[in-house]
Amino acid sequence: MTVEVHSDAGSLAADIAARLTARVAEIQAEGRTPKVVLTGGTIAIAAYELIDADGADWSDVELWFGDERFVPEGHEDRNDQQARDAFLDRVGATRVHSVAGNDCSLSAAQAADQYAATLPSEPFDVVLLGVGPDGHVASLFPGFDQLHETARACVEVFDSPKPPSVRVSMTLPTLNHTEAAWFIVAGDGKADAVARALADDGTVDETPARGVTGRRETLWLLDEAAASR
Ligand SMILES: O=C1O[C@H](COP(=O)(O)O)[C@@H](O)[C@H](O)[C@H]1O
Repeated sequence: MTVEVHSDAGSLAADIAARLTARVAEIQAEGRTPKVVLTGGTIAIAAYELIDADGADWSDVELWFGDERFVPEGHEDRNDQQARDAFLDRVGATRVHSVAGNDCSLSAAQAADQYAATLPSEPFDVVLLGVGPDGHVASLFPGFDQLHETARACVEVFDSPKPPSVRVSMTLPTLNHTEAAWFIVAGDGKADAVARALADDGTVDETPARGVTGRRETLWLLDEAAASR
């Protein structure tokens, strides 16, 4: 595991944007199609806005979202819509796998299973993960049963402590099916969660971020405020 600390959120966002673009370009130079899981969240959107459209061929990247808010397609609360607005439309991404909206006549459970059917059998190349102040990743919240789901690749989540209340999330086995896991965290409101996630002891139930590691690389990209504890 590697931890890198940047002076502030702006330089962290710039580093995430450059690092993701470079990794995608590197994989494409090897003749492969990169498989990337995007996250929602404040620092992610700030990073997406800085992504260089010419730094990689974004039309040939398979993209998923670690979680989605179960609201209508195109809604401003959706992680995919925020990513589209921040960079996907601008860079010409076409291979974007999204969770159905709640306007598509599927239940949240059906949307989760339909989304699971889009997942690759090979590992992802990069899974990006924001971390909430409570230590949640994707939509896997402290104490929730979904943290222990092993039979399903994606699950529905009700009563999310953070609105919107209904969500669809990849499960921990799915998030762990990756070569690289990059946690991206900014702000002192996240400092306790980061400290708990990186402590020698603790549980996934208390701090869900403890439950994800990459096969080859687990990288924590922080600003000084998030790293302060
Ligand atoms: O609701 C969510 O929250 C987390 C973190 O968001 P932030 O605004 O506190 O940075 C995010 O990682 C997740 O994808 C999202 O659905």
